[in-house]
Amino acid sequence: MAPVKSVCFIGAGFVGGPSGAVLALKNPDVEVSVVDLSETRIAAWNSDALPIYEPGLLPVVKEARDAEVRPQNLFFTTDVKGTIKRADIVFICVNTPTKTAGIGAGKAPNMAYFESATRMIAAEAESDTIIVEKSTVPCRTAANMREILKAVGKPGVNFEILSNPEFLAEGTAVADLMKPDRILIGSMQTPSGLEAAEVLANLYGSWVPKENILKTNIWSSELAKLAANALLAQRISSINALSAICEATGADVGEIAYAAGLDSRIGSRMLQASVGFGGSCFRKDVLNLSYMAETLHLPEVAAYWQSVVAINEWQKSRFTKRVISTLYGTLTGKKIAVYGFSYKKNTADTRESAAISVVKDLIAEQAKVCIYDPQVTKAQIWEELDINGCHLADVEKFVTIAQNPYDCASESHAVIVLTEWDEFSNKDVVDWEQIFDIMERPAFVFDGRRVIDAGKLQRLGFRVECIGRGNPF
Ligand SMILES: NC(=O)C1=CN([C@@H]2O[C@H](COP(=O)(O)OP(=O)(O)OC[C@H]3O[C@@H](n4cnc5c(N)ncnc54)[C@H](O)[C@@H]3O)[C@@H](O)[C@H]2O)C=CC1
Ligand SMILES: O=C(O)[C@H]1O[C@H](OP(=O)(O)OP(=O)(O)OC[C@H]2O[C@@H](n3ccc(=O)[nH]c3=O)[C@H](O)[C@@H]2O)[C@H](O)[C@@H](O)[C@@H]1O
Repeated sequence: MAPVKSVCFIGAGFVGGPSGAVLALKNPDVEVSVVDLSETRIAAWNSDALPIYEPGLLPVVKEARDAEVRPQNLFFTTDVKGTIKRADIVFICVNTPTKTAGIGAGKAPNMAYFESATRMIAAEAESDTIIVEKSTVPCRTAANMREILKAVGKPGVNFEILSNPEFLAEGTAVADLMKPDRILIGSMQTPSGLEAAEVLANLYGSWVPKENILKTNIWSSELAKLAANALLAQRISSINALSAICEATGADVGEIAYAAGLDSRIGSRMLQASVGFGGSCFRKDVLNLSYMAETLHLPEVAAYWQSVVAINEWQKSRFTKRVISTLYGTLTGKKIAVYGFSYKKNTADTRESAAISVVKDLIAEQAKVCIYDPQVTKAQIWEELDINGCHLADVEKFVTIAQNPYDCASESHAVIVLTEWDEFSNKDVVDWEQIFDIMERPAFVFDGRRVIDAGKLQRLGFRVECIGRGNPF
């Protein structure tokens, strides 16, 4: 096969942007274009105010995009069709959110954006093209793509479909892309399929060691992505289920996770008990897997995976109930300070953040909620709380946004930590002594992330309640 000259990423989101940037950085001879329908998103990618907050990303983008230290080979553009025409390889990185209406609503992925991208490639490609599924998709999506490509593609143009799921986590995207645990490439086990897999492996080979590039059949690769997210989410639901037992018995879930995690068969990662996992993918992908099992007439399997999501929902409401009962059964008129709104630290992404459910429950109790997050914008919080259409004066009767943790906590009855930003752990920036002075009495801290040094706060006079920690006496 001729050397790859031009590569296109469709979808300039959390995956397409950083993946395209790192591929461009590591393959200076390849022209990499990241395309999107959204003009504002592309304009932001072409500026220094990138559309996503991701540590270490701007220097990577600038090096490949700005032609200051080397020739430019990274381009962000809305010219989707023109870019497809030139590309030897097209990565589809569009969103595949959970369906909100119709058959499978609330469970099945909405494949409309993915199919529309496939159709666009079929219609525009003028020479043989490798199409890469990078979005997370149901197993056997490539079979549907093959039919569309055959029916819509130009005569004489051959397509090869590969599955190359993305495993990056937000907040560590650059590090994950630079040093991935593995690159998974699934292909049809035909000579042309295997050859296409080799072409893609060579692109990654410019920075990923060969032994970390895994080639499988295409269905395994598609399913492995859903499996990986389901297994990770399952670990969190497992430790969160144990956190409830800890609170009732006086055991400490941190000690449980540590003791269990030392068993090399279990391992220590993804065992941090929390107020519940969030993010755009865990819930979506577990439900996707569960729905697939349902459609394959495997109801027991579907119910098993569904329970991972059910425990997560329960964990969020369990946490809020603990806040309410500890605050003497009523939040009416009490100011509650919420620290953190993003679904995890080092990202401004709020999709499926546990904070959304918790804050909505607090509002339902007529609390006056004040939110502080170091990165999430006010507009983003309003949007997530679905209070966009309301008159601002009415909204601000029950939700306010603070610019710093002190204004947030001032005159509050409780501080609730919902995101594990480093500045909230008392080793770091927030001065908890000062916070104590400006709060009502008794001053409560509810730690939904286990980042607070509870002993130290108790010595300052706080009443502290942590996920997964009950009364040890
Ligand atoms: N966010 C994450 O950390 C990860 C996401 N994934 C998967 O990657 C996929 C993308 O996720 P995100 O990047 O988070 O989504 P996103 O919503 O941030 O970005 C998707 C982009 O695709 C664009 N788009 C949709 N249809 C298009 C079309 N026909 N032509 C051009 N652009 C189009 C949208 O405008 C949007 O900017 C999903 O399937 C997700 O499950 C996988 C690993 C990590
Ligand atoms: O497909 C995806 O989108 C990605 O989903 C997750 O990445 P991400 O959601 O960005 O972040 P994680 O670090 O996995 O955290 C997810 C949620 O679980 C929570 N979490 C994580 C770990 C833990 O031990 N406990 C816990 O509650 C986090 O706070 C966060 O709310 C996976 O980790 C990635 O491998 C995957 O590519």
